[in-house]
Amino acid sequence: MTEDNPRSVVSAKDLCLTFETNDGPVHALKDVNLEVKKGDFVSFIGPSGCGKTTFLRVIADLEKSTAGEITVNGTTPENARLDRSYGYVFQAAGLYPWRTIEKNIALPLEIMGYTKADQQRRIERVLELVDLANFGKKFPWQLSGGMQQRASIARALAFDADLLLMDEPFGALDEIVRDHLNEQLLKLWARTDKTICFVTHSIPEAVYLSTRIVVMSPRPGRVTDVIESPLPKERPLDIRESPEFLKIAHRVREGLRAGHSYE
Ligand SMILES: Nc1ncnc2c1ncn2[C@@H]1O[C@H](COP(=O)(O)OP(=O)(O)OP(=O)(O)O)[C@@H](O)[C@H]1O
Repeated sequence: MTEDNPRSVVSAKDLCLTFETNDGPVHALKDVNLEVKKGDFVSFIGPSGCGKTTFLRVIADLEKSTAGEITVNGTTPENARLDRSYGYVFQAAGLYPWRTIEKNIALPLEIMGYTKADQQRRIERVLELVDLANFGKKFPWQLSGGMQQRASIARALAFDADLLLMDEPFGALDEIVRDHLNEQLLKLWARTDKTICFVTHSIPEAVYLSTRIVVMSPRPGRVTDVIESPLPKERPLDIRESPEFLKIAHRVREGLRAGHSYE
């Protein structure tokens, strides 16, 4: 970070979300307190059902909190959504098979009313950013799973939102492809100075990518540990064998173990 006091991008205070279901209330989030600053790369890790996706969805205004406060870019999640403050990347790439990669990326831009020339300029820039410069005319099914995920990241980047919300974007990919995409994502983050909120089940992925790791635990979904990473911004893959890396991974593992029920 170059700024001395980076601005808050997500600020949650005593945030709660309870779903009322036929089986009674489900406390998906309970008393979550968290500050995400501009330029942070924050990973959310925890067992199934601890509220990781729900928290991202509250930020994105796809769910409403039931108590506490949350601001996104200094305003309500609703205003932030209307201002198109974030791009959302899902676990499945979610590309339309009947549209080329270019046309998939263009879709949100068309909806937002960008001119054809502006759309084209943006498409070229984001395809370049995710290393798919020559693949714009291909259809999704002509690309590997990793390339499709990169295309979905390009789509989320196309309208220049400062905040990227990523929900297990590489969960379905094999480990070597995932390593490669992790490396590329870090480079992209360093180049663009985006703020990233990233959900994962993988300890190495969380430690490798993040400036901060948020460990969560279920029933009720809550934050049990927030770990500031001492690792440098520049991270070759073999940093994962360094003592500093292993120390953080150990702390994450201990945190997960403490909150795990082994059901
Ligand atoms: N729309 C809903 N209605 C009722 N309960 C829900 C709803 N959405 C989520 N939940 C519940 O809220 C809790 C948190 O779910 P959430 O999907 O946020 O967990 P998660 O940590 O992302 O899990 P996973 O790692 O499996 O994706 C779970 O118990 C889930 O069943």
